Amino acid sequence: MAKVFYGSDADLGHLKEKTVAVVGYGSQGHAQAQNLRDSGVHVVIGLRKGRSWEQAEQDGFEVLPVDEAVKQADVVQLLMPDEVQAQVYKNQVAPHLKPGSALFFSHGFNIHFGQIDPPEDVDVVLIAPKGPGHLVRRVYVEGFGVPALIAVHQDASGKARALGLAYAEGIGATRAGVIETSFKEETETDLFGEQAVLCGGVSQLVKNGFETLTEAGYQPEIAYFECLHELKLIVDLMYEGGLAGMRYSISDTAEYGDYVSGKRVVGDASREAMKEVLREIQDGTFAKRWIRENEEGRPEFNRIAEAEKAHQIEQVGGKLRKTFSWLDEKETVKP
Ligand SMILES: NC(=O)C1=CN([C@@H]2O[C@H](COP(=O)(O)OP(=O)(O)OC[C@H]3O[C@@H](n4cnc5c(N)ncnc54)[C@H](OP(=O)(O)O)[C@@H]3O)[C@@H](O)[C@H]2O)C=CC1
Ligand SMILES: CC[C@](O)(C(C)=O)C(=O)O
Ligand SMILES: [Mg+2]
Ligand SMILES: [Mg+2]
Repeated sequence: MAKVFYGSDADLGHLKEKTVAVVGYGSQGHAQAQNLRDSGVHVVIGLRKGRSWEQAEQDGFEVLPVDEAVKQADVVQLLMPDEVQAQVYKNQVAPHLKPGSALFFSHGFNIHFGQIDPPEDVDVVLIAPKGPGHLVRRVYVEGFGVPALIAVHQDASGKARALGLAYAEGIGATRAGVIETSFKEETETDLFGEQAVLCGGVSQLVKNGFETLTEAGYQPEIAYFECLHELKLIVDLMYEGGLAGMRYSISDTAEYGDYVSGKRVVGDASREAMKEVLREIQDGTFAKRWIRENEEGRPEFNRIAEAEKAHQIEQVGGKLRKTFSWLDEKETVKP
């Protein structure tokens, strides 16, 4: 049975009179920094000059070059993209880490795959929110939290877990539940989830549905609403009540179709492909491929990203969403 921590297990006092340097102010960086600040924690932001620097200053933070932020920090949370962390860590973080301080991650990639090897005199802790950064902020503001995983790779202080739980409390994660894990388990399950299900699997399923309908001559706008827009509404029901909650709200006709057709579409072949994807994550094949892709200037990433942007579902969706007046009033996540 998993060990799950909630607010009563965490003591924000472990961050009292400490400085947290959040390095990176993107999806997770802005969310975690703002949540911590609203929870009463002193936060500085470490960055290079550029778009994020301007944004963080506009949001009222003290922004410093990475090495300066690290020098001030008792806790350094690395929230730059995984593929740049090792280089920045080597040049701007490692030489300035205070003995007795703590190095935090929100994904275990660089520790688990041996790209970062911290000194023995610092705590090394993972607080990995199980949700996109923009939602980590939105859900916190709404009064709840996005769940997270906690792992301790190194406990130099003897208080690494307590410090991690305080941080999880600060970003709102203990309101939803914080599960104890290892860097290995977080890294492998997170990569699997995003590739096979949450991002890769779902995007492909949506596009396959959209293309099947449009190629059969149905209107692309209907295909967009059916296969993409309504997905959010259905997933909301799963989020609130699991599969049963979703099935309670849909018609019996839909529920019967779910039972008899779902497995035909995402069946044994898909399960076998998932196992292969998982094997390549576990044996390091995917990590090597991603590291090499970045070393070579991302030719495959850029080519596929361009093609995806040009897909008909994006063109149709872009036009339809312009008519959603409620989007103007909402703080939305824009690419
Ligand atoms: N996205 C998510 O929701 C989730 C992410 N994570 C993990 O969180 C970490 C951060 O990911 P994410 O929030 O997506 O990252 P983003 O790509 O959204 O943000 C990256 C930030 O790092 C800054 N940055 C990039 N390069 C440098 C550099 N050389 N020096 C200083 N700052 C730099 C960027 O600034 P600039 O504007 O200058 O480029 C930007 O502020 C990763 O480990 C990821 O796996 C974990 C859970 C979910
Ligand atoms: C699902 C993608 C994710 O793992 C996340 C938002 O949790 C990521 O790396 O962005
Ligand atoms: Mg994730
Ligand atoms: Mg991830």
